[in-house]
Amino acid sequence: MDVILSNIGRRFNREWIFEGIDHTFESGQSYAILGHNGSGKSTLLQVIAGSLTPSSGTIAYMQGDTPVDIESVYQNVSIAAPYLELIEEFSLTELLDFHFRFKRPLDQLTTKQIISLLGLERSSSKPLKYFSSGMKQRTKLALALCSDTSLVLLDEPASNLDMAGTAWYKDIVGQFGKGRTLIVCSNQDFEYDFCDHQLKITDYKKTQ
Ligand SMILES: Nc1ncnc2c1ncn2[C@@H]1O[C@H](COP(=O)(O)OP(=O)(O)OP(=O)(O)O)[C@@H](O)[C@H]1O
Repeated sequence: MDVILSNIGRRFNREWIFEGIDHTFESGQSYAILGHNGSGKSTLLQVIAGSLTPSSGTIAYMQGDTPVDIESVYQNVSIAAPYLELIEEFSLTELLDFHFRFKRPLDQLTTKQIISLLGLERSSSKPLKYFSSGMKQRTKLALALCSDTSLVLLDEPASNLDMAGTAWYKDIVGQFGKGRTLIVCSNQDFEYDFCDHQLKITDYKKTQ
């Protein structure tokens, strides 16, 4: 799916976080949105996801030559982000079964295969509230990358991951991120060094 931003801006109260973003995120390409803490990366990602309305400008979604209706966009988007919570009462198996009632799994992956991909076979019956922060982060990334969506948004994908977890992230993003529109928000280069394009949020700060 292509995402076309035209003169996009967002403010909170009287503070403009960014403005004047003209950018097309093209299908099959990977992008890094870069900027220091508090610069507006997550805000832009939520605008792209369609979960936050822009304060100015327009956003359009296209599948080939066909516009995607804003109400249908969510079916084509998966997102992993620190501020999105997992359902803590569910076990891993229950969470995956629940999630894939709403989104199709990529390549007809089964719950068992995804648990194996996560390397969490021994924790499949454990409630998520007892998962470590790294185990939760792996789970979020697997939910996003293993869903059959054409737009994948990853905010700080390596947060809470140790070296082995980071290697696992690189592996899974290499395996499942291809051929989709992939956008990574980050300020650590090892999280996005494979991306084809970069967009610096600081280029869109209001100058006054
Ligand atoms: N709901 C909100 N109401 C008011 N201000 C907000 C709101 N959400 C974000 N902001 C402000 O917008 C700015 C950008 O925040 P954002 O979380 O997008 O930055 P970020 O680049 O993702 O930061 P980080 O790297 O720390 O995650 C910050 O100044 C933040 O305080």
